[in-house]
Parts: sequence; structure tokens; C-alpha cells
Amino acid sequence: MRSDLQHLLITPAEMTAIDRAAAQSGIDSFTLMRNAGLAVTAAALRHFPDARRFVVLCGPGNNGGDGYIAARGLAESGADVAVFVLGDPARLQGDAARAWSDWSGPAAPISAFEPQAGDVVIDALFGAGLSRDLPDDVVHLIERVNASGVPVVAIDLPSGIDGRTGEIRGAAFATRHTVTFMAPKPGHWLLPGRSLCGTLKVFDIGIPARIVSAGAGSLRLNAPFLWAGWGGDLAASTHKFKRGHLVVFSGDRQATGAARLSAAAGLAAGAGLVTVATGKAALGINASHLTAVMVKEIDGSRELTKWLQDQRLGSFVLGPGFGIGKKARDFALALCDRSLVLDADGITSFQTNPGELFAALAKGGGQMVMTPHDGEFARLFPEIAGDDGLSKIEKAQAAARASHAVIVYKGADTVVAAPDGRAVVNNNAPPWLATAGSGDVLAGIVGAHLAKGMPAFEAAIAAVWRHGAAGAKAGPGLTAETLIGAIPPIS
Ligand SMILES: NC(=O)C1=CN([C@@H]2O[C@H](COP(=O)(O)OP(=O)(O)OC[C@H]3O[C@@H](n4cnc5c(N)ncnc54)[C@H](OP(=O)(O)O)[C@@H]3O)[C@@H](O)[C@H]2O)[C@@H](O)CC1
Ligand SMILES: [K+]
Repeated sequence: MRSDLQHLLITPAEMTAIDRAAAQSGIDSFTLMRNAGLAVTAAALRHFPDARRFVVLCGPGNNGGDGYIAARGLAESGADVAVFVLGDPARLQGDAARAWSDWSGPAAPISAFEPQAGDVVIDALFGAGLSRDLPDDVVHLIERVNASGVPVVAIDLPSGIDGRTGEIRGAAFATRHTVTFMAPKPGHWLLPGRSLCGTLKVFDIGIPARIVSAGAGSLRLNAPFLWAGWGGDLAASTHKFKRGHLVVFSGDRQATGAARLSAAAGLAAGAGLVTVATGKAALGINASHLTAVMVKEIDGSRELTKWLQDQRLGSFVLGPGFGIGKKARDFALALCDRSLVLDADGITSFQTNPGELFAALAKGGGQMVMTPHDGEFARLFPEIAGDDGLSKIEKAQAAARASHAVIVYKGADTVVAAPDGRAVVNNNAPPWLATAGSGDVLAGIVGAHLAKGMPAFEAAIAAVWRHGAAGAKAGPGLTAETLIGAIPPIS
């Protein structure tokens, strides 16, 4: 997967390996620590020029080492600085020990710190090396600081946030700013970590980009360059079939709106043709509500199989308002050699026997994008969902591997994962996107991308991004209808 450093997501374990590779290439690790600490000094002075006192809380590892460098930089800039330490600094090792010995001012234990008005806290307790829940004294300190309302600048990560998962290990600082190094980590963008980082600044401390890129895995922050080449330029010779024919299956008489939302979104997102396939009972309702979108009567599996002989039908959306049960299962299984978005009721219909779907997809060799929210994910992948040791990214990756489908694991921090291990975290969705029909719109956009021939992973990540951008453009108070009108051109 292509990338630039801003869009890499590097796990703490990968970062450790990158550090090692940097040292092996001859880069002085203390220089990296000094660059890191001084970046924090600069950020603190820039954001809080009127601070009465900078309070630097230093932990037992290299995050603490960055803190001692930052403290010295602040003191040399003429600021009032107080240092409080966790553990015995005499036991620090390597670069952190050197940073401590370079700090010539006083230091008191963290238990002595009482936040005062005018304080700015520099959090250098734990960063990438947080490996377990915080001890009680640190939890109480964090709670005191958060309750006091004094601003906090975190070094690398707010202490208490697990850099791999974004989970809170007992407690975590709610920070105004977080300064991290070389590339963001999953914990900066997965919830709840994301909500505690404040503004995130990624600072280059001097590890060559080639070493960072070589050590990075397959995680990225979602961005348009990831689907470059699949953008919107239409050749002058195009015609509607080349732009792709999307089919959306409607539910029964009382539940037809969701499918029409998906269909309208698919048309707005660029599908050349869109057909709502509907049972006889809902045919009239659908026909009376649709204009540019076509209607086709498909009552059961036999008609569907016959219709599928038309290879111009490029992609299918099954699930929005469709109803849970055998009909959904039969239709999905019939589509396992095509390009299918399985959403909502389509997912839940396989709750009791998900293996049937996964085996059919492996055999059929089609492309499937599944779009579960938390509840649907747990229905289809109960063991993966219940594994508290896994991050949301790792859960999506495990589900994609098990199902052979691209998984769009929805939420405010939507993660998309492919069976080959690629994964992105999306960060452009505003909170007001969580509204009735929003998921139906997303399914339709994915379907439009599949219809024009995009591979499933690119189709999914581009759709999630366009959906988020549409939400931002439509603004608070959006409805599914205004969301469709705000879908931006594919970039
Ligand atoms: N290239 C880069 O990005 C650079 C990164 N740099 C910086 O290095 C930081 C990573 O440093 P790090 O590996 O020493 O880890 P760090 O977070 O200081 O903590 C480890 C210590 O905490 C302890 N400990 C862990 N959990 C605990 C708990 N719950 N409760 C209590 N103790 C706990 C753990 O103890 P142990 O598990 O070994 O018993 C160990 O003593 C990184 O975040 C960045 O700031 C820069 O200096 C330069 C280049
Ligand atoms: K920290």
C-alpha cells in the first residue's frame, strides 16, 4: 500500500523495531530523544506562552527521558519549571538516565504534586511502553489533574492510553495537545484514545523516512491517495454501462425506504444505472417513488438466478430493510461469485451459521464488502468480538481473514480491513453522521464503487471517506436525504 508518513499508523511494537533499525544504521538514539524532548518544549511554549509554571511529570522509561529534556529546554527558555518523578530516577537506564543527569534542577515524587491555577502539565509518564493497567497512585494523580482542569500536553501519547488499541488502562489524561514522533499510532485515532489526545502533532525527530516506511505494517489512516487511479475522470467515450450497473434489493411493503436510500446514494456516487429489485408486493410502492432508479420484479431465488445471467449487472447491495431470514440467505449465497455489499439484515441473517456464508464466498470467489456496526459484528463474529485483547483494527482484520470479505467495522472510528491484512482507520466522519438511514447511504456508495470495477478494499475505503466528507458538508441536522445530496465527487 502506498503511503506518506502522516498516513502511516505505526504500532508501538513496530516503532520499537524502527528505533532499533535506526540505531543499527548509525543514528544516535540520544539525539532522537533530544529532538523529541525539544519538540515538546517548542509546542508547550507556543501553545501556552502565559503559563505560570510548567509541571513535567516524568515516568520510569524513555517517555520520562523525553520529559527531562523538555524540562531542561523550558528552563533554559526562562520558564518556571517543576519536575515530579514516578519511581526512583537513579534506576533509569540508557538515554533516559542521561537525560535525567542532564536535568540539573530539583525533582519531587509525583505524590507531592498539587495542580495550581496557571499550571501547564507536561505528561511524560508513559508512552509507547505502557504494558499493563496503571497503578492506583498514578490513576489518582491523573484523576486529580483531569478534575483540576489544568491543561495537559502529552508526550507521544496521553499516559494511560494503550498505543496499540486506544483503550484506557485504568485512567488517562484528557489532553489539550499530544506531540508524537515520526507517525501516528493506532491509539491516537481509535476510540476512546482519539477523544483524549486533543490536537495531534506529528513531529519528525530525524529517523529517515525510508526506515520508518520499511518498518511500517499494513495500517493506514484513510485518505484519497489510497484509491488514486480509481478517481472520477470519465472518458469522453463513456456510457452508462461502463460506469456500472448497481442493483439494490428492496424489503417488503412496510420496509422499502432503506433500499431506495441506498439506490439514490449509489446513483449520486456515480453508478451509471441503478435498479431496485423488489418482490411483487412492494413493486407498486417502489415504482411510485422512483424515477431515475429503475425497478425490476424479483420474487424468489429462481427469478434471481435467471436474471443473474446478465453479466452487465455489476454489483449488488443486500440488507437495508430487507428482512432477516431464509430469503436473505438464499439471495446472498446466490451472489457469492459477484460483487456484493452485505449490510444490516443481510448480515444478521447469517447469525446462526456464519460459516455457510464464508464457505460460499471462498468457493464462489466473488468480492464481498460487509458493513457491520458493533451489534452486527458481534452476531457474525462472536469469538473475535469477545476477545478483549484485540484492538478494533485487529478484530476487523481477524474477521476479514475468517470471512474472506472486506469488513467495514462501523462506528465513529470506522475501521476497514481486507482479508490480506490491509487496514485503514477513518477519521473524517462528524458525530452527526450517526442518524437513521446513514448506513443505507454508505452501502449504496460502496455498491456504486464496486459497480464501476473498483476492487473491494478500495471501493470500501473510498466510500467511507466520501460518506464522512458528505456528512461534514451537510452539517449538523443532516438527514439521510441531505447526506446523499452532499456526496462529493470521487477524488
Ligand atoms: N522513535 C521514537 O518514537 C522515540 C521515542 N521516544 C520515547 O520513548 C518512549 C517509549 O519509551 P519506553 O519504551 O521506555 O516506554 P515508556 O512508555 O517510557 O514506559 C516504559 C516504562 O514504564 C513501565 N511501565 C509500563 N507500563 C506500566 C504500568 N502500567 N505501570 C507502571 N509501570 C509501567 C515499564 O516497566 P516494565 O514493563 O519494564 O516493568 C518501563 O519502565 C516513547 O513513548 C517516546 O516518548 C524518544 O525518546 C526517542 C525516539
Ligand atoms: K505521555
